[in-house]
Amino acid sequence: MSWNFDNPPFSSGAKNLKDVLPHICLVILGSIGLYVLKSLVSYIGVLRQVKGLPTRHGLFPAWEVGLRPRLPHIPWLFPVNSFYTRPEFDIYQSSQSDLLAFTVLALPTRPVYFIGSPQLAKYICTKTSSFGKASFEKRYENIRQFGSNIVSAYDGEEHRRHKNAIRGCFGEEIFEKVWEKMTEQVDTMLIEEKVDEGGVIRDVAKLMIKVTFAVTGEAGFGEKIPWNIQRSNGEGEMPFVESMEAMDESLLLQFLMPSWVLKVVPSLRRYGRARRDYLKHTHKLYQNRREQLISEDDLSSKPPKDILGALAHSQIIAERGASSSSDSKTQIGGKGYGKSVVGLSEEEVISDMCDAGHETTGHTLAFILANLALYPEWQDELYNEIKDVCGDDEPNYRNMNQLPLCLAFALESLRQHDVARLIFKYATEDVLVPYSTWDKGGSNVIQKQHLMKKGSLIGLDLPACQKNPYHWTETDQFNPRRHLSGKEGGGEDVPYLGFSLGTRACIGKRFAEVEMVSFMARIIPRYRIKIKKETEGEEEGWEQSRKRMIDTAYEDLTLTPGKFDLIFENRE
Ligand code: HEM
Repeated sequence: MSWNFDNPPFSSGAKNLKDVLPHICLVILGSIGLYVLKSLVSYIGVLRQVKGLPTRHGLFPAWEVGLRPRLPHIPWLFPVNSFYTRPEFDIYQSSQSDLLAFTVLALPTRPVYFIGSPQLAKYICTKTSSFGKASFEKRYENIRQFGSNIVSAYDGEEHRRHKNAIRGCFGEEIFEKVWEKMTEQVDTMLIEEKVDEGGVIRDVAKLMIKVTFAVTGEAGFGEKIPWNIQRSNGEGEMPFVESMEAMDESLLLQFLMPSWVLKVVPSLRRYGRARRDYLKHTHKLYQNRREQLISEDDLSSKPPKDILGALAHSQIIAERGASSSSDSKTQIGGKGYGKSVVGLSEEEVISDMCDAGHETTGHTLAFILANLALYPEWQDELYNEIKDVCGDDEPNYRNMNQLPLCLAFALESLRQHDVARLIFKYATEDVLVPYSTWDKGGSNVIQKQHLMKKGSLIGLDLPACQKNPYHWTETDQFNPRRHLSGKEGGGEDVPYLGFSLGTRACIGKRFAEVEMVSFMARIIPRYRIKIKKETEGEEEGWEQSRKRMIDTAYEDLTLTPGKFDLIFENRE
């Protein structure tokens, strides 16, 4: 090859580039134009799909729990006030419909619906042929950073594997242990906070998180959690319990931020270390538990009473069953492309252990205590129930099912102050859904139907469903009896959404119920719980106290109670 100096390749390239540049620009602009046109066409399609429903429009999706109360309300950009109000049913009441629609320009391919009807929410949770969990949503993707886990698993095989393994661990033995651990933890709290003989307990919500953290830690990992956790000096490996506590403190960050951010930002480094060391410790704990169980060889004996041990136990049994029956088509854990999968991989077990659920229970306990102080007449009823069942004996797990009013009190507290807030489903096929409208005065309720197209995103607005006045009678009244079974007992036949419903309902529901009833059965016979006024000697009416304890709750990852204290007055 030789150079042609009259027309060197370099200059001919430049000339060619000059020639083709307009074409390249045209292609790029054309593609952008086509994309915009396509988005516009699908956005118009979305507008047509929601025709007839009260609809709000915005540029960005901004309804995520924890994010929405922090965003300013900017109409057409982040119309926050149109999907988040306190009281939560107000947006439905003023729109005169329990089904609302949102269109989002940045999400032009699908409409988004918000549902404030418990009946419709139940329909969506339980009609698995038409609806699924929206595991593709950002919040679930974030949780998946830790590995495949039950909360974010896609419906079908992935979810089934997790659920089968975990459900097997939540037996009566674990619940009995939960009851006992809660009793112990309440006693520890009373002694450590120096209120054993009565006194003031300070910052109730924070204390309740400490209590449930310890119960979940012990029931989950079989590890003793001290009341006061020492902080290490920031060098070397963080001890397990400290890493667990720091993970807990930073749950929202852990779910929202990629791990590198926690390594780079100086003020967040402690949480980055916590994540690294927590995962290291849990892997080690799991491996130790496995080795110990394998060395015992006899797995026919009862499984360990902590969840991690029970998961290791069921995993070994599943693996042994698979290897004795099977062939190269079986794989342990993981995704199992083209293979049948048995049990969970180690990473999946660890990831499941990150979804402990103690924050939801801790916050509900704080609301339970506030309600005990606000409604002393109910406190007396609960006292009588516990005394009728247990006399002077200490309540124990065998009494769990004999204390329906205690459980009902907990459920009513959760109904009034729903901690889980908003969960997402999507339509897997075109489906007609029933909904209700009413006139301005709130009467003349009419049943209607709306066609939800395949792919529609559906937000189940749990607090709105739990307070919907067209389903619950006197919804603002604190009335635990509405959760008792049967109309004679005062029970109401309304779907209860606090733990969601259907195949993706809370697997820890019974766990949480046992924690709450055990807590109440330990506290109520010994103390009268009373309001602690903000400033002693000052007049504070009941409504003011209620506002200070209840209306100061704010939305984070879950509904978080504000700061308030209470008096524990010894009954003797
Ligand atoms: C008062 C306490 C609790 C409340 C209000 C609550 C509420 C909920 C709700 C509403 C869901 C559905 C979430 C969704 O669809 O995205 C859920 C799921 C779940 N909860 Fe709870 N929860 C509580 C306590 C617990 C506890 C104590 C545990 C574990 C020990 C737990 C473990 C789970 C798990 C693993 C799931 C996912 C289930 C699945 O997808 O199959 N929860 N919870």
